[in-house]
Parts: sequence; C-alpha cells; structure tokens
Amino acid sequence: MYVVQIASECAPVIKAGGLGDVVYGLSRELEIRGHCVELILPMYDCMRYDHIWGLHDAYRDLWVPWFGGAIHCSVFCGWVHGRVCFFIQPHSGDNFFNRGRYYGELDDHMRFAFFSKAALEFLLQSNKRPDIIHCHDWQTGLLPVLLFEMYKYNGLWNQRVCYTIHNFKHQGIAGADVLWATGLNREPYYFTYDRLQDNFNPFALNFMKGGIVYSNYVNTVSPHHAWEARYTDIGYGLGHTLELHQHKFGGILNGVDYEVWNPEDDRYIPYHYSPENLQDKVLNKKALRERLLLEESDKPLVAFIGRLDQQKGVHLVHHAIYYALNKGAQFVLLGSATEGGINSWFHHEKHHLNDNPNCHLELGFNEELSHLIYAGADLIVVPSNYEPCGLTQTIGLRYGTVPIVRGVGGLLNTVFDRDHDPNKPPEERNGYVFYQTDFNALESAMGRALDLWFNEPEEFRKLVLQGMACDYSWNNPGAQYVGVYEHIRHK
Ligand SMILES: Nc1ncnc2c1ncn2[C@@H]1O[C@H](COP(=O)(O)OP(=O)(O)O[C@H]2O[C@H](CO)[C@@H](O)[C@H](O)[C@H]2O)[C@@H](O)[C@H]1O
Repeated sequence: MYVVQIASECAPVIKAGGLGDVVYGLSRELEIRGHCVELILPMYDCMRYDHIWGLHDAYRDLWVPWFGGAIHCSVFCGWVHGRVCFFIQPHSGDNFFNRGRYYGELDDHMRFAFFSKAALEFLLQSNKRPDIIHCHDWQTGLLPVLLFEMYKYNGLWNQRVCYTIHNFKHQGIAGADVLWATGLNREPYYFTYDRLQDNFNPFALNFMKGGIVYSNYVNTVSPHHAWEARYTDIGYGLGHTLELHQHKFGGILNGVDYEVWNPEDDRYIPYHYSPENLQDKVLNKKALRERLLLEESDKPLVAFIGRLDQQKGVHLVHHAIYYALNKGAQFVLLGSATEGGINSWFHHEKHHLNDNPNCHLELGFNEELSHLIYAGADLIVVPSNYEPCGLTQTIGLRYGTVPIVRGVGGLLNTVFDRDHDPNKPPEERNGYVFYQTDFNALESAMGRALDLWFNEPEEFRKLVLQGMACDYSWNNPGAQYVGVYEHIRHK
C-alpha cells in the first residue's frame, strides 16, 4: 500500500510531544511491513534541521488557492532517519511557519487550515495518488473535509482517510473565515450539527469534528480512552459525535519505537544495558547525577518527564517532588509549560529547590537528556488527569524504570499494579496504579513503590525485569493500522 502521513509533527525533527513519536514510529513500522510511506509536514523555521539528510527542493512552484488569490509555496524533500519527508514552505506575508515555535499562535487555525489545503494541493499537482492518507489531531482535521468536498472532484477521487486523535482537548475552533480562505465557502452547509458546527458554540467551526465526520476511519490512541471519549466528559463535547459515528471509531494502542528507545544501544546514554546486565543501569544513574549535580548516594531516583499542563496532573507532579524528598528519595523533573501560570509556578519551585542536592528541575525541552533520565531513574511518575495513551510509562518500562501511574486512558491499558490487579497474574504486573486525584492516592502508590525499593531490593529487581519483558513495540499496533487501512481501502 502507498500511505501518506500528514501531520504537524514528526520526531525527532519536529517534536512537541508524543504526536511526533507516533508519526515517526508508525511510519517506520509500516515500511518494515513493506508499505510505501511518505510524510508531509510544515517547514517550520525552528525544527531540528540537523535531523534531516539530503534536504533539497522537490517542487518549486506549488500555488495554493487561498481566499481570492493563491499563495506560492516551495516543497522540500529530505530523509529523517530513513523516512521520506516533504516539507511545505509558504512564501507569504503571513509567515505561517516562521514563528519560532510550533503552536500557540493566535492564528493557529489559519496556519493549519492552510497546511491541510497545501498538502492536498501538493498531492494533486505532483500526481501523488496514495491509497491511504493518514491525518493526525486537530491540525489536519479539515483535510478530509477538503478532500471529500473538493479535491475528490479534481482528481483525488480514490483516496481513503484514517484520522487519529491524540488529544481531544485541542479541537481547532475557528470562524467562517476559514471556509472563505480554503474555498469551502457555503457557510450554511458547513454550519450544521452533522457537519462542522461546534457542539458547544453554534457560531464556531470545529476541525476535529470535521475529521470525525468525514474520515473513513477514526481512532484514538488506546482502547480505554476510546471508551472514555464516548462515555465520559473527556471527549470534550465530541462524545455524541463519536456516538453517531461509532461504526468507524476505535482505539489502537500506541507503540514505542524500540529502534529509538532501546537501552541496549541508545546513543544518548553512556552505559548500555539489557535484562542480562541490568546491574549497569545504575551507572547511568551515576552519570545522570553527575550531569545534574545531584548528590551521589544510596537513594532511589524518581522522575517525571512531560509537558507541564493540566492534563498531566501538575498539582500531583508538584506533590510527588516533595513526597519523594520526604521519603528519602531523589527527584528529577524534565518538563516545559506553555501556560504562563504553570510556567512561573515551576520556575519558582526550581529557584526554591536550587540548592537541594537531591532534586533537579529541568524546565525546557531536551530530547537527549530525556533518554538519560529514562535510563538513570528507578521510578517514573505519570499522575495524569487524563491520558489518551501516554508514552513515558511505556518508554520507562523499556528502560527498567518502574511506572507509577493514575489509572486513566492508555495508562490503564499498559501498567498493571504489582500488589493488586484482578486481571493479571503477579508475574505479568509491571508497576503501580492509583485512581483518585488527591494526594493520598498518589502517596499510596508512591509509598508502596519506594518501600519495595528500600526494603525488598530483590523483589524490586523482579518487578523491573517484568516491566522490561513487556512488548509495547509497534509490532501489534502496526498490524492493527494495516488492518484498518485494508478495510477502508476496499470499502
Ligand atoms: N520537556 C521534554 N523534553 C524532552 N522530551 C519530552 C519533554 N516533554 C515530553 N517529552 C517527550 O515527549 C513524549 C511525550 O509523550 P506523551 O505520551 O506524554 O505525549 P503528549 O501528552 O505530548 O501527547 C499526546 O499524544 C500522545 C501520542 O499519541 C499520547 O500518548 C498522549 O497520551 C497524548 O496526550 C515522550 O517521548 C517524552 O519523552
């Protein structure tokens, strides 16, 4: 099959979070399975150009209709760790992708509506006719709408769309201007409940809803979150739309790219290890301590890696730091916040804890350091409010770092409590789970984990090995996506 992935991120060249990991990892898995995969991405000024090989201009004169005129674009092609990527660079006063950051601009809806339109225009004009177009998140929600309402009649008549939702919270809310910009026009047609009209605000359009309504298949990134999105408020108002389209909606658990995340040959960690020489993991702990100027001692090291956002349960992350320190553990946090209040809160904490030899808060995005933290930590906390899938717990498992998670979304599909899990025998359990959002709940799980580390090192080691034995590679999810593609292709 010929598959084109269209997304706003692809790790490591463009990565703000887990979306980038998934787009890259899935593409690689599909290629291993013998499919032809290409990616279409925005050409941001701030992406990691050092991860692109052989960047050259592939298509010079792409004119993308926009409002009454057209915007001139160049399309560059290059290889990102083996994947063929096309980067769209518009030349206009809007400077859509030259903002020094990927998201968070006031005109984000216009930037990504333009990207969706430009990606289709590129397929059309360069005569690319993929079997499957795979779109991700709100940024490309408008793409299936444009495909099936316009481009289908211009030459892209045989393409099928799989649409993956990584986060229901961000849906792409826009006004009618987007219809006029993209040439969809017909306001009364799109402003209806069964098309793009937002379920809360009748005067707004919702890109993600468009993606759900128009795509041939829609999924979120774990089976449990698929259930939550339909039956709880975690669908952020789209529950009923999913109900109406339930025949084409499901949950496919994310994989982890074990080529990138592998303690046996990770180029960002100084000491490689596997279950056979697990004793070498502690050398990475030492290296991490040296790098972050933490005291060398006989203490467990707890980590958090992730966006500092309400989604991630920041109040519990904050509490986890002090609870760990009080219990005689060390704590390392790597995270970045986009929201001002959370940002200043954690900067304040960083300042406050600056001289503490047992704690380090690294505020910012640092891919290389994240690898060393996964390798050096003993435990990783993921106390999310909601979590469509979550990758830090599955990466942690791979690195022998025991996860302590809240039982929501994909966390529930991947982590099984050592002390009580009705569905898993003890030898298949791999971490600690708590359910409520209060401090006591977090403490009950962290307390049990730290007690095991301190008092029963042999049992802790057993738990680590059970975690490392779990298979969260792309193998299973890859097969499921291929199944979906085959299914919609022949419909
Ligand atoms: N400051 C930092 N420095 C370096 N690396 C950092 C970092 N902060 C995060 N990362 C890395 O980014 C990834 C985050 O993965 P998550 O699953 O937490 O994704 P996120 O919530 O962004 O995305 C959404 O999409 C993904 C993919 O579908 C879902 O798993 C998830 O539930 C959903 O919320 C991991 O690879 C992590 O190591």
